[in-house]
Order: sequence, then structure tokens, then C-alpha cells
Amino acid sequence: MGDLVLHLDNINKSFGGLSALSDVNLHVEEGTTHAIIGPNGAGKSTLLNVCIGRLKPDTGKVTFAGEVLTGRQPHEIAQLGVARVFQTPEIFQEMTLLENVMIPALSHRDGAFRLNATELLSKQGEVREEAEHILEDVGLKDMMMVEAASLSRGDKRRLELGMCLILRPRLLLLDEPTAGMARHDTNQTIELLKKIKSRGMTKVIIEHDMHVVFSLADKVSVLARGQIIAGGDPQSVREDPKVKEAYLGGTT
Ligand SMILES: Nc1ncnc2c1ncn2[C@@H]1O[C@H](COP(=O)(O)OP(=O)(O)OP(=O)(O)O)[C@@H](O)[C@H]1O
Repeated sequence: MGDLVLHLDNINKSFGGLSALSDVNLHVEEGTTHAIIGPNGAGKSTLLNVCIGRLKPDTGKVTFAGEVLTGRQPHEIAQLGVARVFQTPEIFQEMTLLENVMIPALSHRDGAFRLNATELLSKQGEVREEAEHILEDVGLKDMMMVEAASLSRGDKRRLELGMCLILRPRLLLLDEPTAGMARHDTNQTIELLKKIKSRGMTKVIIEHDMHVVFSLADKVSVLARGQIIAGGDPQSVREDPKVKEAYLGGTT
């Protein structure tokens, strides 16, 4: 077993009177893919937002690689090697795919350019080469000079993944990376995420599609009504009566 690298300790988060996360404890092993599943409204997105600093928990803390993330700004968390892919891709629509992948590497992770013109030019060649490699990995190299706006939804999500990968994150958080994709696109994305896995990055993935979960996850945690009700390897979680009940008697 590898080292535990991401810790969520006693996380509570309420919205008004609604408890979205209740005493959540979660520990993720370095280099693994950890899936978080659960019925609609279970608190999965809230959990992810707490990890990346978009939401502050009422109590508890998130630690990654020995650094406390709780209380830090999202850009500071990004600087610690944490990247995330959202359900709705955040890309630069009017730029080419190549430019989209180059920008995160040329700018600081808070989005501001801090290089002077000479530095920018000298770095550009090297970044372009890397961006081309990444576009090849995500299956978009043939379209690298195309404007991002013209991509299909699935391709936009792959592009956003490329924009994350160029930052070489140590932890990648994915919010339903295959939502809205056709089966063929889903399978391509699974293959891509498997490839990334072989590079040793730790991944936390929120996913509804069980085909994706069972293809990718080393460990699964199940959230229901803000609480972790089960966890373990995918097979044991699938057979857990509590999990079946949460889905069948879920809030949907
Ligand atoms: N900003 C907010 N303000 C008020 N309530 C919120 C807010 N964000 C989430 N909630 C509520 O918290 C609960 C958990 O929501 P969350 O989006 O984390 O669940 P989820 O498991 O990601 O659901 P889904 O699978 O539908 O995306 C829900 O009842 C939701 O309505």
C-alpha cells in the first residue's frame, strides 16, 4: 500500500439548515484513483468544492501532501499541485486548442501573466512542444489549430483535461468527466484516464456512470445524505447492502 496523501478530516458543511456534508472522513492513497459515488444531492460536488477551496467547510480540514488546504485561496491550492476538471468545461472559446493548452503553462496558476516579453518568447517554444504532446495524448492533435468553440462537448472536456495536465498536477479532481458523453467518447476518456494513471498521479473522481467507476477506480467511497456510508474496493462496495439501499431508496 502506498502513502496516504489526501486527508479529509471531520468535514461538516451546511447550507442554511441543510447539512450537505456531515462528519466526512476520507483518506486517499497516493497514485490511486478514488471514486466518490452517491445519489443526487448526496454532497459529492460540495465535497470537491471543499477540496479546491471554492467552499469553506464549517468544521474540519483538508490536507494534501502535508499541506493544509482548508482556508487557502483556490489559486494557492492550484500552486500546491491540485487541479480540477469541472462538469462544464472552462476553456477559452475563441482561441485555438493549442493556445488553450499553452496558456496555463505560460501564466501563473492564478491566471495572471508574470513573465516579461523576452521570458515569454523563450519559454514559448518549449511549452508549445509540450502542449502538442498533451493534445496528442488527449486525442486532439489533429485539431490543434481549430477554435475551441467549434468542439463537441466531449472534446471540450478532453481539452480542459489537457489544460490541467500541462500543469503536471499531483492531484487531479474530476467532476463527472464523462457526463453527457456518448458511449464511444466515454470509453475513449476511460482509456485516457487509465493512461494518466500509469504516470502515478492521484485522482479523485465523482462519477454517476458505474461502467466508468468499475473501469477506473481502485477505491470507492459512497456518500449518501452528506455521510460516507461505505468504502472499499469497487467489488465489495457494489455488493454492500447499504449501498444498494442508498441508491434504491435515494432522494431521486
Ligand atoms: N450553494 C448552495 N446553497 C444551498 N444549498 C446547496 C448549495 N450547494 C449544494 N446545496 C445542497 O447541498 C446538497 C448537496 O449538494 P451537492 O451538489 O453537493 O450534491 P451532489 O451529490 O453533487 O448532487 P448531484 O449528483 O445531483 O450533482 C443538496 O441538497 C444541494 O441542494
